[in-house]
Formats: sequence, C-alpha cells, structure tokens
Amino acid sequence: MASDLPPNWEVRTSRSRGIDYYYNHVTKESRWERPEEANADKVRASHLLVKHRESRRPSSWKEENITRSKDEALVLLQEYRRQIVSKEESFEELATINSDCSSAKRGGDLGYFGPGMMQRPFEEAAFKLKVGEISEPVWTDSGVHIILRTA
Ligand SMILES: O=C(N[C@H](Cc1nc2ccccc2[nH]1)C(=O)O)c1cc2ccccc2s1
Repeated sequence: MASDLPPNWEVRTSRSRGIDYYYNHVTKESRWERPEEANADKVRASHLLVKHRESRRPSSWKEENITRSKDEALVLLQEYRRQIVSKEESFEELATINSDCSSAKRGGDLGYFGPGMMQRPFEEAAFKLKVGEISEPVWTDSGVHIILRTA
C-alpha cells in the first residue's frame, strides 16, 4: 500500500549505470530493488469470536466447556454486531467481555497479519475490508467471528 520509502532509506542514482538504487544511510546498505514498507502486504484487525460445541477447541478463557450450538453462537454474534453498528457498544468493549479468543484481553486486537497467517476464511474476509469496516459473520474452524479492520 504505502509507496513511500521506509525510514532511513533514500533513492540515489548510480553514476556508473545512470539508474536509481536505494541506500540506507543508517545501515549503509544499498540495493537495486525498492524496499517496501514492512506492512505493505499486511492488515491489522480486531475480532470478536463466539465458539460453539463443534469448534476446533470448544473452550476459552470465558468458559471451560462450550456447549452452545452453531445457531446459538450466530444469534449471539449478530446481536453483538447490531450493538456495535448502532453504536450502543464499542467493538473493543464487546470483544473484551464476550470474545472466546485469548485476544479478548487486547480488545480483540490480533495485530498485523499477512497472507497465510490466519485461517483462510478469516484472512479473505479481513483483506476485503476497508479500514474501519466491520465484517458480516465469518465462519472458521474456531467458531464464528466478526472482524474490524483497524489498519
Ligand atoms: O488463534 C487464536 N486464538 C484461538 C481462537 C482464534 N481462532 C482464530 C481464527 C482466526 C483468527 C483469530 C482466531 N482466534 C483461541 O484462543 O482458541 C489467537 C489468539 C491471538 C492473540 C493475539 C494475537 C493473535 C492471536 S491468534
């Protein structure tokens, strides 16, 4: 995404070849290819996960043995989504209280991630979102999620 150079890099022109190269004045490294921002192919997102009895690990910090059905999990998640979209509650607040993922301790924040780092349905949904947008319910082997893209 960001086309500007990462910190400490500058463009120089090779005297012998007459073409641009890239020089890092801190590390004194030079290279022909343009250095990309570290997060160029990454997104940052938070999520609220509701697990069910068929989840890959039907247990969480909230509940040792999760027995709700998939349908019950979806009803719960859709109510959380309604409260967030109507601005009755914040995403961070509801994720902290209700998410069955350990990221609940960080308001649902998963940090930056790139392709191949999260379960595929989650990754595909997250990369489709614009910053600030909340997904529809997304099913993975872990349960059902709503995702907020934050960067
Ligand atoms: O896989 C995790 N937690 C699982 C539930 C889960 N399953 C997921 C699938 C996709 C994205 C996030 C997900 N979180 C658990 O607690 O059973 C992660 C927790 C955290 C915490 C901080 C940052 C990344 C992660 S990924």
